[in-house]
Amino acid sequence: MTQDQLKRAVAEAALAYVEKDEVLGVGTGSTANFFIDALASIKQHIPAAVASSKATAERLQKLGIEVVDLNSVDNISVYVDGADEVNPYLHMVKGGGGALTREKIVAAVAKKFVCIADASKQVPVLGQFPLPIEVIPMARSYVARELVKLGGTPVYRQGFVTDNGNVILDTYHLSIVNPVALELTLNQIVGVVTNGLFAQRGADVLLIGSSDGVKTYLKP
Ligand SMILES: O=C(CO)[C@H](O)[C@H](O)COP(=O)(O)O
Repeated sequence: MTQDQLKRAVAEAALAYVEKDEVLGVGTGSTANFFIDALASIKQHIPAAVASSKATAERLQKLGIEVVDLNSVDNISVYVDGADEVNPYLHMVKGGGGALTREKIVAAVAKKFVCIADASKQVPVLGQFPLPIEVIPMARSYVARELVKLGGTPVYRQGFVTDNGNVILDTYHLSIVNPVALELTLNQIVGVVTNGLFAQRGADVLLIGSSDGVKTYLKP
């Protein structure tokens, strides 16, 4: 099976986690896009969705699903999104598509986080994928120097501006043996808006698309 076929299979499997007549949170990226396309078959049961990016909002709206502002809802039953890496504890690296801040906000509100990914995203230890860090533009050089002090090698994502008007430092070589602690440490650097570690609030359910079918993992 191709990687896209695995993504499509796992996205379709995630439909089983969508709660009828509840507001749904929807992530960003190619796997999330397969999920949005799959939602067409059950859209009559989705009163509204909260999107984690402008791109996702547009795709949902094209399908005829109402997109609402997060401030207008009290809760989100389920949030479905992809990941760049996921470890056995269901901690993730996210933000390859640059939507990490809104993704983390929607994930924080959601009662359940369902991560959908193809098998290439499963890793024993996070950190091969460079960690995306969203930064206020004027703080870019300062934050980069602080990341170097932590052992990282930050690379400015040239020509990319987030939906929030900020920039991204893709950071290589960080030692992510304790994702929860590193997430907190990075949050304390002044000028950092969000880092791509989703460890304090990891996934509750992980669906992995593999050549043997879709496998389900629960948070240990
Ligand atoms: O965090 C993300 C976007 O900010 C995506 O979930 C992540 O990059 C995975 O993307 P894809 O499904 O295209 O591999």
